[in-house]
Amino acid sequence: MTQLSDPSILLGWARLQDIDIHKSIQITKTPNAGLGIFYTGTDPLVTSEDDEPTTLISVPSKVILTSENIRTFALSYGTTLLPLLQNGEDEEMVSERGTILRFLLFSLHKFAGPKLQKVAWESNCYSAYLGFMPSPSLQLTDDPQSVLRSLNITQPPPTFWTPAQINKAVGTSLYSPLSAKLRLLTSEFEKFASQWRDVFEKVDGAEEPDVEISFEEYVRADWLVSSRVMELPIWDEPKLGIVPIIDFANHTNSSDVNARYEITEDAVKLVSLPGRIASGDEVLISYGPNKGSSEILFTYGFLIDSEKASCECVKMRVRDGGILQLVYGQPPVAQFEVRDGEVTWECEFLWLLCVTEEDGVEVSVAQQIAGPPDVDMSIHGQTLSGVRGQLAVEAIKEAYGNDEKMRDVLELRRVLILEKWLSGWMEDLARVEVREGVEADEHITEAESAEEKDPVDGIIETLRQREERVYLLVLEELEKRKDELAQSDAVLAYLAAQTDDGEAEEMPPETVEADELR
Ligand SMILES: C[S@@+](CC[C@H](N)C(=O)[O-])C[C@H]1O[C@@H](n2cnc3c(N)ncnc32)[C@H](O)[C@@H]1O
Repeated sequence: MTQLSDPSILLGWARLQDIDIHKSIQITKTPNAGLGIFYTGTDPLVTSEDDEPTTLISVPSKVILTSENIRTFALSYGTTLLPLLQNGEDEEMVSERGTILRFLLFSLHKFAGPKLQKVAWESNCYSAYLGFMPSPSLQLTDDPQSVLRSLNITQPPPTFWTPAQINKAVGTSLYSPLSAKLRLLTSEFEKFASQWRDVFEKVDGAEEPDVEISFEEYVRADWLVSSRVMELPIWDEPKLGIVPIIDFANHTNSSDVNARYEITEDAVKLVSLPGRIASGDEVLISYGPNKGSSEILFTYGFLIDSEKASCECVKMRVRDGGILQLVYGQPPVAQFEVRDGEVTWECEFLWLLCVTEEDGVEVSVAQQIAGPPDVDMSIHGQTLSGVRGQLAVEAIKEAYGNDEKMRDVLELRRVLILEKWLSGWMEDLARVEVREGVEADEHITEAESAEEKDPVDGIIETLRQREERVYLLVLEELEKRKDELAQSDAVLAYLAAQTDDGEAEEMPPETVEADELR
């Protein structure tokens, strides 16, 4: 059993699958990131940019868990796996992601019927690899399969949090995507569990418990896919795939990255960056230089080391319940970034909110009986039918972006709207009841807190502080820009004209509320 839990098994398995592994690569446990890939050799790897990079691991395409390979593989399972890869009603194949997820569910489920367990696990050529998939919640038991799984227990990702823990994230940019994801998983699971039942009720060798699959298994498989799948831009249409062995590469911030992928039609390789890897080093990649704390936490389940990261990014869905929802079909995402001290944001959709009927823009909705409503937009009397998303933004930018008289006025309106939103989000983040809950924990006696303090509280509090800091920096920039714009000739002329007309001297943000555009 001890031997079974030794990750060096993985390298033996890999060689049997024609995966090429540098002789000095090992897969072993890291202090807090589950398993990781290490370079243990003493020979120097390439040090010059001009030299060919050293290939550390090369995985042939035929071994990658793509939907295509899984379907081919499933043919050998006959009546068991194949029907799970089709949508119950219409027998169409499920999506690429769904195929990978269902393969993992089937392979990792512990069947009571020995015959089925043999098919799903013992004769599964991926089982030696799949046995090392991390498990955020399984307990240690004497069962060899569980020993394999529990070897690699990691911090539970947010989809594993309890409703009470999720509620503590209200106000952060994590809360809304996490709640939406759990709703989606719940509805997907309901359908899938009934399909699973239908399939296994008919399968020869299935025992009574085999017709049930648990929500926990489903959520775990979903997390495994999210945290391990790669987009493989090799074919005409990029494919999704889990690349065994390379998928044990952990994340670090961009400045500490020492390896990268090389993707060809025949193989996916992990290659070293020149002069970055010394003996004993963990081989580390970046899961995305533009991903912020919340996004990495959502997908991978851990908090990045923000002290070292040169960039913090917050992506917040904007729910105005009005024009944005109509034109985009769903709330668009406002993106804020602080990179090496420089503050930037991307909120192009604000153009839709900064123009009013008075400026010559009208938006009307032709409600349909079914499907999303049709949106017509009229700019200076010219009607554009069925405009959507970025096209609508571009139309407004084209009409007003070069208008000397209006450009600064509209930018000031956008600044005011954004300022109002950010102040609201800051208030949400500072909700005292959540903070009090976290702070109260700190007053519990040490013995108690060591045992009972919920690590999720700390994660959420850190996330709040990071997002608050980003918003604060953006607000400072907005304040500066507001002062500049308030002095602009165009704005002063606009305000003077308003006063002459007997209208308000200031330009309150309310004048550009989405509701008034409808
Ligand atoms: C692609 S897998 C990497 C292999 C993984 N360590 C394992 O044991 O299977 C991604 C997962 O590794 C863990 N991970 C990767 N980088 C990490 C880091 N810097 N800190 C903490 N956990 C990390 C997270 O659980 C993440 O979801």
